[in-house]
Amino acid sequence: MQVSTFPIEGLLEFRPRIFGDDRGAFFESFSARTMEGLGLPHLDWVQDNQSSSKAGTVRGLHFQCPPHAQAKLVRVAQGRALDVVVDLRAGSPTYGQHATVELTAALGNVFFVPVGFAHGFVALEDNTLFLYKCTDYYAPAAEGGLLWNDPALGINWQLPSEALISPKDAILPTLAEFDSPF
Ligand SMILES: Cc1cn([C@H]2C[C@H](O)[C@@H](COP(=O)(O)OP(=O)(O)O[C@H]3O[C@@H](C)C(=O)[C@@H](O)[C@H]3O)O2)c(=O)[nH]c1=O
Repeated sequence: MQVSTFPIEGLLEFRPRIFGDDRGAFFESFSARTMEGLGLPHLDWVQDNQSSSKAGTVRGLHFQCPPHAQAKLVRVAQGRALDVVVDLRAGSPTYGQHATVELTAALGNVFFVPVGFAHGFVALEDNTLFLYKCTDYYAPAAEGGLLWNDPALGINWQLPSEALISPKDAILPTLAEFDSPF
């Protein structure tokens, strides 16, 4: 297991050790013991989600407001995605800054996103299967978001084709229009 940190505090990327043999391959995609061994608190992962996306699909940038805020542990089981997070923690020295990680099925890498970030991704291939764990249940009334292509965020989405985005995501507020709930 390789662990990488980021200039934005609290983000972690895990690269598992993959055991290949004649049958195929095996890796641990989640271990509370490993995460807690790195100093993270014990977290209650209560919901697992899965989405499949065509190449160019952008989902995000999403969060749930307190008291339903969610930490997320995200990965890709088929295909590739560029994962994007924006720091929305009030008072954070990196407020408004973003980080990206390419998640691939081949690497099996996992990205830990704490509470206080907006989260999104773009599918870089057709049939990208995106899996993630969350620390709170879906609470539609608590949903919030940020406009994915707000120029103030300066995100290079590395779009493989024209962006495919939901009507809901196309009208999210920009950072300037936004008051952080965190
Ligand atoms: C997120 C979610 C959606 N749904 C339903 C609501 C809706 O009818 C349908 C599709 O929802 P959405 O369009 O919000 O799905 P999507 O755009 O994939 O939303 C997700 O995006 C990524 C980037 C995240 O970080 C997630 O937290 C989540 O917000 O699924 C649930 O039942 N449970 C859930 O937890």
